[in-house]
Amino acid sequence: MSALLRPLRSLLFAEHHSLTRFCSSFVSRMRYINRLKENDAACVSALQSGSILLFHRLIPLLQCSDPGTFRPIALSYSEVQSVLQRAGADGSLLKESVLIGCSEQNQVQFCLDVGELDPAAVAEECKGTFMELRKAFFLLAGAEAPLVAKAQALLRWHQINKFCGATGQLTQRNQAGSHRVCSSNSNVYYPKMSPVVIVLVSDGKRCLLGRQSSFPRGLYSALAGFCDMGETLEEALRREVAEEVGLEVQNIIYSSSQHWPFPHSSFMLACHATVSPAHSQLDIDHLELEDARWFTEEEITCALQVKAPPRRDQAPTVWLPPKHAVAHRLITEWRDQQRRSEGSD
Ligand SMILES: NC(=O)C1=CN([C@@H]2O[C@H](COP(=O)(O)OP(=O)(O)OC[C@H]3O[C@@H](n4cnc5c(N)ncnc54)[C@H](O)[C@@H]3O)[C@@H](O)[C@H]2O)C=CC1
Ligand SMILES: [Mg+2]
Repeated sequence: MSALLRPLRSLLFAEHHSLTRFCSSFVSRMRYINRLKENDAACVSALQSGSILLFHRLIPLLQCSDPGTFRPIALSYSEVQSVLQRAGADGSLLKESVLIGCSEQNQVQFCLDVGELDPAAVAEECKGTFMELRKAFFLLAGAEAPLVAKAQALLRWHQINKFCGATGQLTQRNQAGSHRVCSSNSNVYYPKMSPVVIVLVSDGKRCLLGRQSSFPRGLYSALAGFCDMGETLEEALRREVAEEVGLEVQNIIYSSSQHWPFPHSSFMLACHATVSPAHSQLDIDHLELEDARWFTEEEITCALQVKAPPRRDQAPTVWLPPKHAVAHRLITEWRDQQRRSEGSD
C-alpha cells in the first residue's frame, strides 16, 4: 500500500473504530448515525458491515416469521452482492443503498431498491416474498412496521426528488441518502413528512369518531387533517375540527406522534381535546366526512373487540383502527381515562 494511502486508511479505521466504539449507548448511537450522514467514507464502511432491507419498486421483501406475522429480511452486504450477481446485476447497485438507522443491537440498517431486477428471482434467492406495504404494515411485528415504513418512505423520496424543483437539473445524493443537492445551484433537499393533526374529542362522557367514504365499511377513526403552511399544531387542530364537525374545542393535550406511510409520509401529531356537553351538537361537513358520531365508553369497549372488518354480507359493525395506528392509542387512552374517573367517582 503506497505511503500516501496508509495514513488515510488508518484515519478511516480510527474514524470507523471510534465511531464503532461510540455505538454502545443511545447517545453514541445517535451521534454515530449523524456522523455517517456527514462522512461518506464512514458510511461506505458501515454499509459493508451493516444489514440491508431489499425493496422492489417500493415493495418490501418479507418472510413469514409466525403464522400471520411477517418480518423484513435483513441481508449482509456480501449476501446482497451474491443476490445481485445471480440476478445478473453488478454489485455497483449496492452503493444506491440508503441509510435507515442503527438498531438497539448496534446494527446499522440500510435499504436498497432492486427495481430493475426480476422480483421472483430475488424473492426465491432470499426465500422471501415481496408484499405491498399497505397489506404488510398490519402483519409486521411491532417495531418492524415503522422500520419498513421509514425505509420505503426514504426510497420513495429519492425516486421523486431526482431533479431540482427550481432549476430542473439533476440532484446528487450523499452516501447515506440523507439529503440531495442540486448539481447547479447547490439547493439542498431533505426528506420531508407532511404534518397531520389527529384528535380525539371528548365531551366528558363520550368521544367523537368520524369516517370518510374512502374508509373500509364500519371503520371509524379520530378526526385528522393536514396542517396548513404556518399553522401551529393547536391552530390546525381547531380548524380541522371546526371544518369537519362544526365544533370549537378546548383543553388540547398532546398525546404522541407517529410516522404514517399512507398515502405518502404523514407525520401524525396526536392530541386529546374537549368540548363542553352544552356545545356538542355535530354539524358534519359531508364533503369531508361520510359520518361522525359520539361513542360512549361501552360502545368503544365493544368496538375494540371487533378484530376483523365486517364482511359484505354482514351489517357494518363499528370497528376501530388497529394497534399500529396512533388513532388506536388515542382511543384506548380515552377509554382508560374514563374507567379511572368512573372508578374514582
Ligand atoms: N395513523 C392514524 O391513526 C390515522 C392516519 N390518518 C392519516 O391522516 C392523513 C390526513 O387525514 P385526512 O382526514 O385525509 O386529511 P384532511 O382532513 O386534511 O383531508 C385531506 C385533504 O387534505 C389535502 N391534502 C392532501 N395531502 C396534503 C398534504 N400533504 N398537505 C396538505 N394538504 C394535503 C387534500 O385536499 C386532501 O383532500 C391521511 O394521510 C390519513 O391517512 C387519518 C386517520 C388516522
Ligand atoms: Mg380529515
